[in-house]
Amino acid sequence: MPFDYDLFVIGVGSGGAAAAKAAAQYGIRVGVAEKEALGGTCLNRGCVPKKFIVYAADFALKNRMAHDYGWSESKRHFSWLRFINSVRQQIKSIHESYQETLEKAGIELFRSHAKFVDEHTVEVDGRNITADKFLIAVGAQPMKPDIRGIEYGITSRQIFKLPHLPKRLAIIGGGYIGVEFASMMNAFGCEVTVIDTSKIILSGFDCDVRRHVQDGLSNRGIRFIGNSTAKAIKFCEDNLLLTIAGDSQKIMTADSVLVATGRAPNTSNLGLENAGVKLGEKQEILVDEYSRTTQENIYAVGDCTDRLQLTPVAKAEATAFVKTVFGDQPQTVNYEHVPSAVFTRPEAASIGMSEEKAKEKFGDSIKCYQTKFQPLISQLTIKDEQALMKLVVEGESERILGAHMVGEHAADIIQSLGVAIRKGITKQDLDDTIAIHPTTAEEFLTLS
Ligand SMILES: Cc1cc2nc3c(=O)[nH]c(=O)nc-3n(C[C@H](O)[C@H](O)[C@H](O)COP(=O)(O)OP(=O)(O)OC[C@H]3O[C@@H](n4cnc5c(N)ncnc54)[C@H](O)[C@@H]3O)c2cc1C
Ligand SMILES: NC(=O)c1ccc[n+]([C@@H]2O[C@H](COP(=O)([O-])OP(=O)(O)OC[C@H]3O[C@@H](n4cnc5c(N)ncnc54)[C@H](O)[C@@H]3O)[C@@H](O)[C@H]2O)c1
Repeated sequence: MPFDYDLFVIGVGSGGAAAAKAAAQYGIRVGVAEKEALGGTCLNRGCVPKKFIVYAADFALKNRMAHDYGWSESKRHFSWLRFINSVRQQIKSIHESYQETLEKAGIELFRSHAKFVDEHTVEVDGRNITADKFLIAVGAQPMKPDIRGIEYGITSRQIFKLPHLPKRLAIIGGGYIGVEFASMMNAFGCEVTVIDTSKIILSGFDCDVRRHVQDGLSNRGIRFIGNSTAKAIKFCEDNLLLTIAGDSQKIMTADSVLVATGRAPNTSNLGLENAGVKLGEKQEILVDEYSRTTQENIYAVGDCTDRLQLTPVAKAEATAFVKTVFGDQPQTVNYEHVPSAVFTRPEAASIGMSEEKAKEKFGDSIKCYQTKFQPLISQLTIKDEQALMKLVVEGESERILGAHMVGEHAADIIQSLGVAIRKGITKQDLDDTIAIHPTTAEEFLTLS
């Protein structure tokens, strides 16, 4: 019996949407299922609304500097509700464009939960749909640690829907989400405390970047409690009381607690056992380098495979999957040079190896070049705001293994530099490049 579709995609987030659109261009029949809003985490409760909040918070920070730049004092009031409603409106209009794109591409959309019945069938809205091939792109969801009273904590899903800003915010977890929200909420005037089981925030990043971001955020008034966690959360007379355990042992009070301790693959209630798709220890879908699961006609991309939980990575995996399976051009994703940024103030961004990773791999043949300086913008105003730039190079050729930055425009600078580093440039290539002056980026060309 012929299948209803050549490809059926479960989840219309970053990975699923990219795959469905690319596959439809091969003239095949594509169906998709999405149980929540189109666009997934990134558009609805991740990168996009987060970046709008970063911009909103930047007004507060720039406003504080404005006086030193000759502007008269002005009292401005920030309305969180008015702002977040505008964000919602903008996202709604993007939903419409998603829907139009799917329609134009001839992709059929089912607005419901999909669950495998067998390896060629899913049940969607009480109906069995068959397909030759499936792509699972169901993403991940916030993990909450097993802490007494954890139900009082909100996650990144709820923070975008807060009716008002908390006066005192405690954040459990100093990874990407924890520190980004710490930075934004602090700019809005919230008292923020970050509690992390590591001594320094942002594990996985270069050690100098981690320290520099933590110092920068501390200078802005954010408190960090390292080597510690919350053991219990209790609601008492309109306050939340957190019992802190670890290096620091105390009880602290907050109005809201954001839990940002990682995201777990969204793989329960998918009927994967009916389809022969196996999971790993973290409930991630096991895939090979072509994103094929343990069932040969079923593939998986994005956060549900827990390789690198970033939007451009989910999209790259989706594109590689389509080229491999429908374009007859087998393609894998290179995870070595994936740039990433933490949109704190100061902003951090990295590509390639940290000093620690490079030492592990190349030992004493690596060398680091680093500078800390006061950027021009803060010379008239915040005197202690320093930018950091660091290159990790290897061997006599001084091939660049990694580039790291903390400071204004770090994400954009590292993004551009990343192209060259992926192509294998050396430190000398940077030295030989004529700079644009005056910029922050030019400092990467004169490191010694
Ligand atoms: C607060 C926050 C900020 C972030 N900021 C950034 C950033 O700045 N840059 C960056 O690169 N990444 C960022 N990320 C990570 C990024 O959002 C994810 O890596 C990306 O969205 C993963 O895409 P995906 O397609 O794997 O999953 P998702 O985008 O999560 O999409 C999965 C979709 O599948 C749907 N689904 C799940 N199960 C089913 C089912 N059974 N049937 C039908 N539909 C189903 C879900 O409803 C969802 O829409 C952020 C994440 C968060 C939480
Ligand atoms: N700018 C971006 O690209 C961006 C932004 C947000 C999220 N993301 C993606 O989403 C993923 C999830 O983000 P996240 O911040 O939730 O996870 P994360 O893995 O980045 O950080 C989790 C942090 O929580 C800490 N932690 C874990 N258990 C704890 C506990 N019980 N008590 C105290 N601390 C604890 C860890 O030490 C770690 O520092 C990221 O890894 C990233 O891939 C990316």
